[in-house]
Amino acid sequence: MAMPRRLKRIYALHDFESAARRHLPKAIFQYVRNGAGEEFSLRRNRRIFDSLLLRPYRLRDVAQRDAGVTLFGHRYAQPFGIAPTGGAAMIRYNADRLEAAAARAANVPYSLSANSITPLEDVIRINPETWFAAYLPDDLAIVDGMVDRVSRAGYKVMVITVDVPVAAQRLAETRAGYTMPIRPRLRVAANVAFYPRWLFGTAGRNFLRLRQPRIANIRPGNGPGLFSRELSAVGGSSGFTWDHIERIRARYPGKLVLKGILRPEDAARAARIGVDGIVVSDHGARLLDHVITPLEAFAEIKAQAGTMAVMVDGGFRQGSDVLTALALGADAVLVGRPFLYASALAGRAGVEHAIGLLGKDIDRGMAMLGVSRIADLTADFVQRV
Ligand SMILES: Cc1cc2nc3c(=O)[nH]c(=O)nc-3n(C[C@H](O)[C@H](O)[C@H](O)COP(=O)(O)O)c2cc1C
Repeated sequence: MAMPRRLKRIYALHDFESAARRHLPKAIFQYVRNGAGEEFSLRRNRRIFDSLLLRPYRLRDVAQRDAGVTLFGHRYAQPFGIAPTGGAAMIRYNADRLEAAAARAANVPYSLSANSITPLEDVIRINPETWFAAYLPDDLAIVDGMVDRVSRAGYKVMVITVDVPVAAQRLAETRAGYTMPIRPRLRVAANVAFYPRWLFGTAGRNFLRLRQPRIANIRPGNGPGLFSRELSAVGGSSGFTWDHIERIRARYPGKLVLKGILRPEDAARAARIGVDGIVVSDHGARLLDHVITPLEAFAEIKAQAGTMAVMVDGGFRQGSDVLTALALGADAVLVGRPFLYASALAGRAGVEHAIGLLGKDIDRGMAMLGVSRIADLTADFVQRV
């Protein structure tokens, strides 16, 4: 299939952001792009790579290269996956389904966010390897009901996002008029009018098909509608604790992953209670400004992780970023925003293009570093400066 015209000048993951900016209403674009507070951590997630430099070997035979990794018993083609991102179907009609399909075709990990309007039962039919990323409240009946629903649907990996005790404040999206639950505002409507493709192609189609779209995956039964006040509670569950994790561990037969770990003590505790994996993550710097970046926290956490799979995310954009984390001991890297921009720009073809670009950059980087397999990447490849 010929490449859509919109993708012709997209050479790297960074290029998707400026291209998507032209296709999305301001409030929606800022919802994806922005970080918490003054965005100190958002910038630092990128700047951290300034102090981590790669040291290549020369004259090794790198003619055959394999970037594949095994996670939770499945062999993936790439050492990176698509991070869970809530509200994806607001950015592109059917984004949850098309991201799942693109990830399956490329054999990379894909996580469906609980904060989505597509029922989790539909998504796993498209991609049986989908991971489910849950936002759970402290109410035990809801927790048990959700765990059972996720197991029943056939999910083999459940990620619990543990870093959102209260709703975050992000200034750029707030200033641009983004609200959840949706509260129609004149100035937002005036801006949306400049984006008829989004208005009819994404928002319009969602409302036509679903009438009253609901967050489909935060309750065992029907979730709250996008205009409902109950939505303010999404993600924020300040009474959710380790006791809940232990209960979930006992109830969920699949692989359990905690996302949002930034302290070695928490990693050690997760390992002790039988968690299978963690994502060292600052949630893309969307929650707490001035929080430590995942790569700065990484080594200490890895040392306490035992046999758990350790993933990392936040600001990974090019092959060298991913290779750096793998050399420091990560089992895989997750990437968030670029896949949303890619789906906004060109749907499934955009997401496949993004996966392809990052995959090629990793492959090139491996050859340049003198490694044929991901397991060959060791900490001595990284020099801190
Ligand atoms: C628009 C948006 C929505 C997100 N929603 C969720 C979510 O529902 N659950 C979750 O665990 N993380 C969520 N995240 C965080 C991502 O999973 C991931 O940690 C982060 O995007 C990684 O940083 P990056 O975007 O710089 O790659 C979201 C991120 C973005 C940008």
